[in-house]
Amino acid sequence: MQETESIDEYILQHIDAESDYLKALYRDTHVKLLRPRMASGHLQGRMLKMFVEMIRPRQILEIGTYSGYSALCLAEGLQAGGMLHTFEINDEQEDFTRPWLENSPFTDKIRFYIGDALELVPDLGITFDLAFIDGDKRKYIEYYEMTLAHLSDGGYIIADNTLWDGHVLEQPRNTDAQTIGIKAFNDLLAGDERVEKVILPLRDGLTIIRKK
Ligand SMILES: C[S@@+](CC[C@H](N)C(=O)[O-])C[C@H]1O[C@@H](n2cnc3c(N)ncnc32)[C@H](O)[C@@H]1O
Repeated sequence: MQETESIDEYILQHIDAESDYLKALYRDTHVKLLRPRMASGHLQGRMLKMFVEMIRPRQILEIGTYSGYSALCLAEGLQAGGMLHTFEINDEQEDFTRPWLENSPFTDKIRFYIGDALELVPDLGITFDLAFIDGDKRKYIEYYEMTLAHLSDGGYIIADNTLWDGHVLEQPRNTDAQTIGIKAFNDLLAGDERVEKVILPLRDGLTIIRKK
């Protein structure tokens, strides 16, 4: 464990720093919100930005805004004219998150929606080039099918938490709907010929999916 912590520290000292704004958001998330571990942090945030710079999407979808940390990193990587559409189902989150998004340097590149992405996204009529799936672990298959239907050919999906702290190796209890959901998603993807996929063992597992 000691060794893992040292490597994590080493990595953070040798990659791009997060901005003071993101540092402050991360701190505020931990002070004011329940379940702050849900927020992306320094490493994952820099990686999301890098993915956006590599893929150069015009339209990005995010399912699960929470405090807005990953949204700001995705928006930071967007080229001029690009737009991030980020969805949060919990309306109690709005008072915290909206000011953080609107006071950021990337506010013009972000549309923040309160509501269920599964209901709202199909009505937008937008074709996305990149999607970040980070909502309710029980619904990953539903998010995936909905997103795939609104994704450009050659577009990418990044799904977070797909190793679920190693629980994917276990036989889940009937009541452990989140582990059951993630395992079902991983099993579906493994045999899905519509896409290419790799799993990165970063943080809690990130699956990178490319629509053929
Ligand atoms: C893990 S947190 C997101 C963390 C954030 N993406 C980050 O990396 O900083 C998951 C969020 O998804 C939201 N959520 C769950 N189901 C959703 C849905 N169907 N549509 C939109 N948001 C949803 C939850 O309320 C929660 O705030």
